[in-house]
Amino acid sequence: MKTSKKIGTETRAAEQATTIIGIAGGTGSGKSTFTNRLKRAFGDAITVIYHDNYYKPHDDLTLEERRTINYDHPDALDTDLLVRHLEELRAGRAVDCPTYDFTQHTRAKKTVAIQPSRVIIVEGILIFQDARLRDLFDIKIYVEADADERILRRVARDIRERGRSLESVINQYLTTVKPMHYLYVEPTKTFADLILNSGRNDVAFDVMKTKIEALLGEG
Ligand SMILES: Nc1ncnc2c1ncn2[C@@H]1O[C@H](COP(=O)(O)OP(=O)(O)O)[C@@H](O)[C@H]1O
Ligand SMILES: Nc1ccn([C@@H]2O[C@H](COP(=O)(O)O)[C@@H](O)[C@H]2O)c(=O)n1
Repeated sequence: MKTSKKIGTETRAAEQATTIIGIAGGTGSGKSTFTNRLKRAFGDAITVIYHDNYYKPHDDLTLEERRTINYDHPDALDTDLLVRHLEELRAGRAVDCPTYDFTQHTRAKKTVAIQPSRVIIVEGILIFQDARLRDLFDIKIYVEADADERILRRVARDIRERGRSLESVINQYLTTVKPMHYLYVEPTKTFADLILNSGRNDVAFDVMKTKIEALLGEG
């Protein structure tokens, strides 16, 4: 959207333009739930990138040492690489996206080829914290949920899907997740164009679905 340039009465660049949508919010707020619902609705017509896949690898450390890292500080993520990948995708080139293994606290071996498309969604807790990322986003959405609901969901999800114990989730939440949320995540709500009340909000989903259909020329 930002690259559109008038050529006579036509807006040729706009016809080719890519729209990048950022979806932020605290851990357990429902970002992935909302993002994945849009992905299911549009399939390969849209591209989704998760900032979580850009956590730095730390293969030099033992698993025990990796467990103690502050993963809610912006320095834990290779945001430089994400910025480069978004620029590549916006230029119409595919990228090899890293993948992340939460059970091992490091990158997984495989990478995934991500294809460019007219609409790219980027999801993550800290994506509005980085000015370069903010500048790349045409639409910024923040998913809101009460802290008690977010931690309850996170406990259940991390034990079920990320190989964590109840004790480790509680300890991590109190020592890093909660303080970093109030330092680096919550303040970025101010950058949002839209604030969603829950990732399972049907009205918000319909609004974004209609918007994306229009961007794809399906409206
Ligand atoms: N509104 C909601 N009500 C109940 N559970 C929810 C809601 N939104 C998300 N969840 C659940 O909470 C967990 C965390 O949601 P997720 O979308 O992964 O959050 P995030 O990506 O923001 O960390 C998931 O198991 C999801 O199914
Ligand atoms: N090795 C890691 C890396 C990250 N985390 C946590 O993931 C959270 C962000 O992902 P959400 O899907 O919950 O938004 C973040 O709060 C990190 O604490 C982790 O636990 N282990």
